[in-house]
Amino acid sequence: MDSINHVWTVVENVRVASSAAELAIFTAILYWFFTSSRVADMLEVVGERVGGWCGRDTSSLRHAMRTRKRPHTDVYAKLDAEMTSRTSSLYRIKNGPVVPPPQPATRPSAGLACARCAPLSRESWQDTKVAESSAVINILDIGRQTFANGGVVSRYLCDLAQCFQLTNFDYGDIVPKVVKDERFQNAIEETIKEELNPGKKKEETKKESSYAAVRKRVEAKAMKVLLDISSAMSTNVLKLVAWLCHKAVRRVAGGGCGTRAACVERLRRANAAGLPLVFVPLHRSHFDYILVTFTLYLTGLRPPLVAAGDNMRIPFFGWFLRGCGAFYIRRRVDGSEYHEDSIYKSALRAYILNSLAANNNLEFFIEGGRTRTGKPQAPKAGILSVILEAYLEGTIDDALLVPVTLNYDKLVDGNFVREQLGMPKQMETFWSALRGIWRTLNTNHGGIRVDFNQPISLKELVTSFQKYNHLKAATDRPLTPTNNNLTMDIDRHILNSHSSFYGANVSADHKMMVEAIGRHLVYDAAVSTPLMCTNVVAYVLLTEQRAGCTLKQLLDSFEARSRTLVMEGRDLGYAGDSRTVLKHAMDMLGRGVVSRDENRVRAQCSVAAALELSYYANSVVAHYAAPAIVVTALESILAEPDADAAYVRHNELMTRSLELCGIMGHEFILNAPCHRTEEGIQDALASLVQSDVLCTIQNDNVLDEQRWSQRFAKTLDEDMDDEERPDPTRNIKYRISNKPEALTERRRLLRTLRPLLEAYSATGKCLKNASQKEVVTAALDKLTEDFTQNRMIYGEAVSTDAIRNCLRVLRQSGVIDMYTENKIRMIRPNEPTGQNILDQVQKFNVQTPLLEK
Ligand SMILES: O=P(O)(O)OC[C@H](O)CO
Repeated sequence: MDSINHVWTVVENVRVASSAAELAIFTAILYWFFTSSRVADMLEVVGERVGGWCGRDTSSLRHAMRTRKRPHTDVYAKLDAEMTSRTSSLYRIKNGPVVPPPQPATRPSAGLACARCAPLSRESWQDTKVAESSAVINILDIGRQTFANGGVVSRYLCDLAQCFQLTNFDYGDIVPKVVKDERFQNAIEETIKEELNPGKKKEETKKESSYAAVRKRVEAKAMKVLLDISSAMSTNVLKLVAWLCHKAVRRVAGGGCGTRAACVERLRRANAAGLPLVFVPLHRSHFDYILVTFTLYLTGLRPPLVAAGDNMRIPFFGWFLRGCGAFYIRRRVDGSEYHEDSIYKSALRAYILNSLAANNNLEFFIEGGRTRTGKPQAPKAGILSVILEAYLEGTIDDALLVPVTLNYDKLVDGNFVREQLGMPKQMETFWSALRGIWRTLNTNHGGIRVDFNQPISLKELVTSFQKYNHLKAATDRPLTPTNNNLTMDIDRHILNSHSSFYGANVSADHKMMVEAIGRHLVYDAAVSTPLMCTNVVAYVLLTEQRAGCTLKQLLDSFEARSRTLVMEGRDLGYAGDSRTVLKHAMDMLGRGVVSRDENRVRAQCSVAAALELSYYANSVVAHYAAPAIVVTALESILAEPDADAAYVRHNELMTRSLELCGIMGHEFILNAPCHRTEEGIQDALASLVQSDVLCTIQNDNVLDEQRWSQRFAKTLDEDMDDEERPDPTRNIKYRISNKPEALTERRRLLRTLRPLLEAYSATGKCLKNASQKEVVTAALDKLTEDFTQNRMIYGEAVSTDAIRNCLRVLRQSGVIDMYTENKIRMIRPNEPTGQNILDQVQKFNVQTPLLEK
């Protein structure tokens, strides 16, 4: 223990020294960022006022100098206009009334917990006396409103005053507790034994193999690992960050940073219950780290410790994030050298558990990294598994899981086009971060939304999942009333998922539980994500108006789509005059992505533009995935040689749609794990009937038969096997509408899914005995060539993500094998046996007259 304390003291000294150095750099950068333009603006305003009081002309000296010295080129005119508008906005900010963000007339209830798995949580944390407010508050205005009637100083320095007043939370040091943790100590002991084991001699053990020397070295390594992980959260840093964020976010987000007031109220009440809150955001941007913390802190809630990837541990910014609560986890755990590092695993586990036990809130990004496509991604199991284990072992009584959603009018991190085109990710460095921040601070990114779903009790989720024993529910039976209970069809997704935290002794049930909870959280967050104007405009441009249209047509489509999305229960991150919102959206997307000439608007015809646009559109694509699957299935049925063009049978459409759901299994989370895929598809069918794409045939014979079947089913012995029961839906048919509106709707939904089918189809044609990288490159090349030769019109199909997802599906269905050779992921196609999934992809990617328009 002495040696640990000695190492601890040395490391602590080094840490203090490096923190001091980083603080000095940090102060210098602060000065650089915030003095020049801000102070200049302030002087400008003061100058204008003094000038006004003295009866001088109100035009500023700076402006006069500029006018005299420079010719009136467009660029300077634009700069001057910007300066004027910024100055006047400064006036408005100081003098004008606080204008709340526009509120749409109705909003859906904010991110409620699942009625099936968490009915008690759904009832909880609400204020039953007051109707839930649908207001969105701009967190940047909280200080202004608080100090609106304060003294002169607090009114003019309201940000500073507010940050100064923020609550001081106590964040005790977790490290000493982790050092004493039994599992951590055991991992150290085991590593020492391994190092002393003569059968496993390494270079180091040859040099010094006495027990004391090995112990000292292993303990030093363990302390380094632990300190690398640990956060240095401090309320002083948090207050500084809160102040900085006011300045930075106001500059970056012209549309403000909104959050739903009702969600914050719910969180406050849940927080009062004394259980740890575990925030689970979907990850879009590096900015997410700060925004969630900032929103919580400004609204009076305890900011959480945040699991950050160790790629973010870069000079200065790493320290900055640590001060805001980041603790660092290693990336690429599976298959890497980290996989076997028992000291790291035990240190991280003990760190998380002790943090929860110390009543800290926690935050982790359940998808791991940021989404590259704009769609929600499959959950990662690691940290969730640790939390579940903490509950199952009794370390914590319960935890409240809070799905968090973030959305931006314009993504702060630029775009992911390079990576989608197969280029490697550019790693984060000090300079790249500095460049990124500089670029971000000088760009208007429009509005930002940060929203918190209803807290869900982990205990309730676990109890529900155990009670219904639905983990092993059959997934291949048709949906009937008797098995339409709390059943899950996640089996096929599970067990392929691994985490370094799953030891050999972790049961399949535990893995499935983690996977189910993870998928539920991602699904919940995804469906409650507010859609921004750029999401909707991008979707319209890639589907309904893919061929281009006039501004008026785009406006009509945008308004209609917005209305429909609201009716379908989605929250919109915009409101007000549609014309203004559309213009704003097009400005945010930029002319590099949307071309506007002579009143005609269309998506730019390039792969890069289509990929960037599809990133924004994909939030809406995920919303329409189920009806798009049904319509694509319908088209594939209609394309068959002897197809009936006027009618389609319910069962045939269901079966074909479910086939396609299987193929798209890695693209979308179509339903919560407590619902069967069939239910989602039936709902999608119902929505197509409602929008008159399909009409249920009102045939009395069929209806009679349906009623009879239902009566018959009710009277059957309960023990009767589901398969023996007559399927009440077997005679249901739909008439396929040929009205122009119905055809337009079908075309839109077909275009929603078609780029993915093109990518899958090309991938299937490029399979060969080669490394995964070579296969991906070959597929990208083929897609690019098809696009440039006009054989395929979807630039967004040229996507590494889609190709990789296709390879995953092919591996699961046995079309290819994947193995690792010399640390390289290899692919080996298997001999085709009968009809396989690739034939199915071709069947769905069929040419249809609808798409030729
Ligand atoms: O999206 P990635 O993979 O660059 O990861 C970003 C995360 O913020 C790392 O914690």
